[in-house]
Amino acid sequence: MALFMINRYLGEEEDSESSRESRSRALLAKLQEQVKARERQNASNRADEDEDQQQGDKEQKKRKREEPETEGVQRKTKKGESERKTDLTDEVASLAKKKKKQKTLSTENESANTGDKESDNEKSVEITETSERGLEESKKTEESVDPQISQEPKAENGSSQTTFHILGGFEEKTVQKVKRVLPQWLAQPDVIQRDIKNNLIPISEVPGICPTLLKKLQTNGIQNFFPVQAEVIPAILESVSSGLLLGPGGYRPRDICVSAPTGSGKTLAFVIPVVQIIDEADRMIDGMHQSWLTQVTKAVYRSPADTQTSVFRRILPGPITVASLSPPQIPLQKLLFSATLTHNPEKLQLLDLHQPRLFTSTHSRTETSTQSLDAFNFPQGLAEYHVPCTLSKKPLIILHFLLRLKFSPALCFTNSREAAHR
Ligand SMILES: Nc1ncnc2c1ncn2[C@@H]1O[C@H](COP(=O)(O)OP(=O)(O)OP(=O)(O)O)[C@@H](O)[C@H]1O
Repeated sequence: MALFMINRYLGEEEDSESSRESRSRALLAKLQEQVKARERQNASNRADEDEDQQQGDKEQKKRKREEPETEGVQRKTKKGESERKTDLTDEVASLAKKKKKQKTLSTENESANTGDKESDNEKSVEITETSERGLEESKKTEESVDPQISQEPKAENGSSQTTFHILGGFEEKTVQKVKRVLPQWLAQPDVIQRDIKNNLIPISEVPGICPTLLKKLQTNGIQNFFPVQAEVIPAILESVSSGLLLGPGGYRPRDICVSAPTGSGKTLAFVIPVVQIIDEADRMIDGMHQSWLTQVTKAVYRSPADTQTSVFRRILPGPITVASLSPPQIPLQKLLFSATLTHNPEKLQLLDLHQPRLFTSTHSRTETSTQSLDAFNFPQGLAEYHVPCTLSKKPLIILHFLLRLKFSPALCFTNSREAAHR
């Protein structure tokens, strides 16, 4: 009955650590008392046996009979010990868990908490040790303590299974497909005819080209412009019609982008305007030197004899060039020509284009922007051959194309310098 008075687990809800310590000590004391009581009882039993008139063999037989019983009791006690050990370990673990929970809830400062934790650990060790010592004691103690101990871990386990709650808010929502919107200059380009042969334009019909350049083109066998040339050349020349320094209306000229397949004539589309602009600039500089510029420099920079006395003495500058005549803030017009122009706004952003104007033969206005984004147009008249072969046989097959099929001129694309050497 005394063991029931210990109230070993009745005080669990109390927060005081000292009470737990005192409880464990009380338990130990009670257990020790019980051990002593049992020893006393055993001693008195032995005395009674001595007094018994039956001596000799009977006594020995009796003792022998008792021995297996005590062994059995000891075995039972050992069994009980192991069970109780696990139960008590669980109890200690549950106590530690509870302490942790309490600590997280507490609003005390951190330094105080760390101190508490350390002391808690020490006490939990004490409790374990005391309990293990107590395990050596009577079965009664086990029976009285066990029910309370064993219930707690079960409750803990039960609660741990139900601690995961679905909070909700994870229902699948239909994500609206984002409609791709291109900038206006990409979405509404100037469309160039893809068919080159049926859309040749006589060079004389294309405005802006100076007569001397037209003559040069004709003498080089160019009678007609390809569609891309007929569209782009006038656009570039128009942007410099007001002079080299300013675009139409005095504003900075728009940048020009051209997207057309390989072999469509892009090279001449920018070479002809550039040559014409340079030619005009050269002629302008030559004219300046031949007529009035030399007279002005003579008047400004007098002879050394005059300059000694002159207040307006000036130092003769270096040679006059286009760069020295042009102010540094000359507007830059970008001309971008590509067979595979990207429509990726992020990549185009890097080019820092100024109000660009796009000429393209890779898609038309009737196509949606997404249809044409990754479209690749083969150049007109391109014949395709497909020969599956091993890497080692590639050079031989190319040789076969060049010698037997007489492909000339031929352009070979390779993915590395080593492959090009082979
Ligand atoms: N107006 C023209 N009349 C006759 N031939 C032309 C004309 N324009 C270009 N060509 C010829 O067409 C071929 C292809 O032209 P070009 O190399 O300019 O195409 P491209 O679009 O620049 O090709 P790539 O994208 O591979 O650079 C060249 O051999 C060129 O001499």
